[in-house]
Amino acid sequence: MSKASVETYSVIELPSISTPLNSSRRQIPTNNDNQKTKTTELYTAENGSPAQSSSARVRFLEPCSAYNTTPKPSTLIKNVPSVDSFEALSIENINDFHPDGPNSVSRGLQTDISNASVIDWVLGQKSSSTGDSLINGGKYSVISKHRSYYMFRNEQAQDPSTEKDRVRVIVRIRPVNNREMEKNDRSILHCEGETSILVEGAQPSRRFTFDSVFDVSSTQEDVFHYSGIKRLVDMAIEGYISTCFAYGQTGSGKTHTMLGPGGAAIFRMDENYRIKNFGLVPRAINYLFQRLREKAQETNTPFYIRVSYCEIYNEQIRDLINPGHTESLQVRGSVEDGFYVGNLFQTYIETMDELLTILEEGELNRAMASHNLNDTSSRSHAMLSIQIEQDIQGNDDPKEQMTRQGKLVFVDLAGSEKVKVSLSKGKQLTETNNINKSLLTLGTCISALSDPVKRAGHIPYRDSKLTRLLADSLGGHGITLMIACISPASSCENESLSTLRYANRAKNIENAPIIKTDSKENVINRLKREVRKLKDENHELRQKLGYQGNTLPKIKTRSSDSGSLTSMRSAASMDIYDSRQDNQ
Ligand SMILES: Nc1ncnc2c1ncn2[C@@H]1O[C@H](COP(=O)(O)OP(=O)(O)OP(=O)(O)O)[C@@H](O)[C@H]1O
Repeated sequence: MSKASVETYSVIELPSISTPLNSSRRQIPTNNDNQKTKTTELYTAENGSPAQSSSARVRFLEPCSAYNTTPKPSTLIKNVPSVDSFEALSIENINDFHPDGPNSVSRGLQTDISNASVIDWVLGQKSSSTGDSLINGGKYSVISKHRSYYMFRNEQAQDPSTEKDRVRVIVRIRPVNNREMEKNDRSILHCEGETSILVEGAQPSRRFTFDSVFDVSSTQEDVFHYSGIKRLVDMAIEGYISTCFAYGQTGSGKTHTMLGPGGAAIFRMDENYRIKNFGLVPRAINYLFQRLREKAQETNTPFYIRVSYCEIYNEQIRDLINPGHTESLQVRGSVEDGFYVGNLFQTYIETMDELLTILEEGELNRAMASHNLNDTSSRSHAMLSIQIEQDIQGNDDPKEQMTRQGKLVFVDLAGSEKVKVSLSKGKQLTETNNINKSLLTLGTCISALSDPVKRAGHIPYRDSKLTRLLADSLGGHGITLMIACISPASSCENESLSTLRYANRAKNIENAPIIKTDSKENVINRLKREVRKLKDENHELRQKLGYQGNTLPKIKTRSSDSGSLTSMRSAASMDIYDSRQDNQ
């Protein structure tokens, strides 16, 4: 288990604070928003109102799983001020007091923080893997404040330069489908609790443990609430690169889980159906916009959202927003940006509606086919990137203007398939071979990264476009959630076992997340270049179309339930580029 999965929070009551706490350091956001919420709730639940006596204030955090706790709205952590930090002056005899057994540590602490005395403090668990106490004095961060209550996090355990973040892996089992029922397939998967899965097929039984396991009865809402996706969204807002990718055999439920039943078809369903059946991506987008609104209010600084959507089809990268661009795009690499797709169309959007429209259109442009195992099989790996930018003060020099650039990436992988079962031929066979080849490279990278010896050696990211683009998510500087999808049918035993083995290895991959910032000047120069390029492209397109007018159609929003929506986003995108440039 990585250090990051053991989070330390303290709920501390401070007498009135006369001087504001100094802000000197960028914080890593909570590893566990649910735990944060739970702590606060624990605190209020017993007292009904914030406690008044210091002895009543000491609360130990439950060693709860971050992701298995539904976050409930907390009155205490709403509208928290910007994050501050302070240097704890002294912590003495940390091991003197173990009221809750060997994994808990508590001490009374008398110290002075900007004229405020900390009477008591509470801290979380010792790391169950290393046994280290996560409090050793040093740096603490205020992560939440309400009236006189503060919630502190141990900065040391969260140092971005040293902190590792393990890839989180969840498994979703889809129900047995009609095809499998007709073959009298039986279910060979048994969920044991919320994290363990037993495979009892023709091969010797095997048990696997993951961060969460979702059985056939789990709903789309369950997956959204308990998968850990909210943490990824929160981290992306804080400036990290968060990636969620779905992996599994063809027809195992990846697109169902990511988008909803039938993929793009869900956008043509009525609103009630969509609300119930929307998959993780639209739900996460909804959550993202909710959080952005709150954050923008808290920080009084706007966010800018830039979106791109591409697919890797037969080892060629195609733009899903701008399908007219028929040339294959290239993967480029730079020390600053890592691997990225060169010349990929990116568009600024302002509303959730625009983003959902892009998602729908991109999905409609995606390569699909029907084969023996899935009527609506995705024949490509699709990658939706949502770049979240916010202008901030420089870390060292507050006068310096920086832009924080977080990113939220959703990847719906094409499924591996056995040709003799899917009966793919001709064009589909070529697709299958390419899909299997890139997934094999992904598997090789996962295996290497999960092996402590091989990890230090060569990782073959460069062997496929998919692995190059996922390099930051696997063993790089991002934060990653892998959703392994499997069929419970006995006829899929080999494929399900293979998926579970890869997922099991992926659990051991550790990333070293970092916040990405760039100077505002660089961002403006880059934007200028992009605006110039877009203007040229726009001019060229207008000439080709013989278009004389000055106005282009505006984005059509999702005001009706029916039909696919087409839009001309480049015009709106240009407006936003221009206005942002003007503002800056
Ligand atoms: N959890 C689920 N509950 C109900 N139906 C599901 C579930 N998961 C998948 N299905 C259904 O199974 C079928 C195949 O799912 P889906 O298309 O999502 O598979 P996939 O893994 O994306 O396949 P491919 O790799 O071929 O694109 C779809 O009809 C889908 O709606």
